[in-house]
Formats: sequence, C-alpha cells, structure tokens
Amino acid sequence: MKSFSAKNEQLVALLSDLAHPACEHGIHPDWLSLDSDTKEAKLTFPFAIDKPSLIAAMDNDPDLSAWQWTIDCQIKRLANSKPDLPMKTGNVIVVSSGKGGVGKSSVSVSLALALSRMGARVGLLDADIYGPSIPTMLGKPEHKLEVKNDKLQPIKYEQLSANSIGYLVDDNDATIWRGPMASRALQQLFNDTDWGLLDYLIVDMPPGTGDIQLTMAQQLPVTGAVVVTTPQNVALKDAEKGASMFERLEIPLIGVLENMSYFECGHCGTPTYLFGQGGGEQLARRHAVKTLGQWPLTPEFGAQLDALQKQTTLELSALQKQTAQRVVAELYHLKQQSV
Ligand SMILES: Nc1ncnc2c1ncn2[C@@H]1O[C@H](COP(=O)(O)OP(=O)(O)OP(=O)(O)O)[C@@H](O)[C@H]1O
Repeated sequence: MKSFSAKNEQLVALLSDLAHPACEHGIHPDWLSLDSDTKEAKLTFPFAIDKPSLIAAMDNDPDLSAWQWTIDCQIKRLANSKPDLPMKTGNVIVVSSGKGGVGKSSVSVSLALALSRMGARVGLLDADIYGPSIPTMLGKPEHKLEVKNDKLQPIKYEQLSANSIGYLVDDNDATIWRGPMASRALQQLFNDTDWGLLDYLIVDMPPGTGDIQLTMAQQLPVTGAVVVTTPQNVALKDAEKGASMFERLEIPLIGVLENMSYFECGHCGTPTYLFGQGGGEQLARRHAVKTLGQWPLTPEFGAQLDALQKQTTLELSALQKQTAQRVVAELYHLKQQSV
C-alpha cells in the first residue's frame, strides 16, 4: 500500500476526534496506511479493538466513510511488573476491589468475554480464595480439572480459557489460608495452566488489601490494575486503599470502574442513584486515572451471571463493551507514557 502523508494527517485528526473509547488518546499516524487511488485505508491498533462499534462511529463521518476501511489489531505485549519473567500470558490485568460483593467477579467475566469476542486471545484466572465465583458464572461449578502433559486444562466458554482456585480446593479450606498458601495456589494456577498463547490474562483477585492480596499482587507479572467499587462511602474508602496498594507496589492503575452506580427505571429510563453519585469519579481523580465506566444495577445482568449454566449466551451491554475497550486502550497509553 502507498502512503500519502497529507491525507494521513487529515484522517488521523478525524479519527482522533471520534467519540469511541479506542480513540480517546488519539490515533498514532503509524497505525494508518492508505491508498488514495483506490480509497482503501487500513487502521491497525496495538490493542484489542471492537470493530463493529468503531465502524459505526466512522460511518457517521462523511469524510471517513468515503474510504473503504480495514480495521485490524496487532496486540502489543507491554512491560509488566516483573521484567525477569517470560511474558507467556500476555498482558496481565488484575481486577481488584477494596471490599467484597461490589461486582469484581462480574466485571472480570464481562471484561474477559468482551475482549475475547473482539478476537483477542484471553484467559481468565479466578484467584478469589474467599469466594471463587467464576466456575458458577461460566456455568461449570462442578467441573473437575483435567491434567494433560503435566498441565491443568482450562475450562472454555466460547473462545475464553478460564481456571479457578475454586477447582483446586474446597471453599471452606481456602478461607482460612494464610498468604504463602494462597500465593502458592495462585502460582500453580498461573504457571501450570495450559493457557496457550494469550494476549490478555484477566485476574479476579480476592477482595481487600491485606497480606494475601499484597503477596498475590507481588507474585504476578502484572501489567495494570482495575479497581472496582460501588458508590457507597464504605466501598469507596476500601477502594481507596486498593488504589493506594497498587501505587505502593508500582503497578499502574488503569482506572476505577464504578459498578451498581444507578438503577434505571424499566418504564421511563430515569436513573436513580441509590448509593450516592460521583464517588468513583472522585476516587479516579484523586489518583489521576480514568473512570473506566459507570455500570447500572441491572437485575437481568446479575440473573444472567447467577444462572449461566442454563443459558447459551451471556449478553454484554454496549457500556460493558465500551469499558473493556477503554481498559485496553488506556493500558496501552499508560505504558507508552512510562517508557
Ligand atoms: N451491575 C450489576 N447489576 C446487577 N447485579 C450485579 C451487578 N454486578 C454484580 N451483580 C451481582 O451481585 C452479586 C455479587 O457480584 P460479584 O460476585 O461479581 O461480586 P464480587 O465483588 O466479586 O464479590 P466477592 O467479593 O464476594 O467475590 C452477584 O450475584 C452478581 O450477579
């Protein structure tokens, strides 16, 4: 393909202005190549990309839609917190919360699935020793782990590979574990699972900021962390500790995700802010990071995850897909800044 820089600049500017989470930090000119004669253009992102929503955004712009677009990605392996470890599991994103019950596991499943449906190779590691809920959420609560060629075989949901600490031990045993036991189990899941080649590994961490969480976060080669909170003061106070923990560990905080932000009336669509408003945004501002999304309290979403074994497909909302897009775009941008 030929490349014409004058056109490039104009298209880069138009693309950078698009209202799409992949474009929030602008488009790098190197991502674009085009052929002015045939009006063909190719855009290659260094992170997973939600093509349908990007094409829909481009279709609204007459100058962009005059071109015939190919959208692609070559997902970049970004530096992690342990430069001495091989990066066989791709970019490791830990999902953490200061307190339990705020929807951390639901967020982990949604992010992993959204990225996997974008075409990325994604693993989901359930490290929540206090309540491993991913087996239930993916509809495989009674599964027995298989070992092939000395490797634990992950369970599959669509193209997503997942493994859970819940498959290694009985829930009741794990809750009385101390730090070293928990991190040994985490190491085993991380190292001995047959993940194959991954672009992203999403890790559902145990809630809290104690010894166990700290040790676990230190053991993994983490690329970035997402902190999940609800808007209540009690949750925000604990989320604050979570954000500070990652800062102390020098693990980049990708942003804050506020879950159960509001309840939307099923009849008129009016949002009701049941637990206060703006807390997640304030937390994000205090730590100079993005608010990755504000997800409503949606009974259907909770019900889907609680009873997935009876369903065939987990439906993700546009908001959830946007958040997943923002997470990977933001992670890439953060890492570029720190180089
Ligand atoms: N936005 C939402 N709307 C409706 N229900 C939700 C939402 N987010 C989570 N839930 C439901 O809330 C419950 C707790 O969610 P989840 O298990 O994801 O939280 P958690 O923070 O991982 O909890 P734990 O710390 O106990 O593991 C689940 O039943 C889940 O289906």
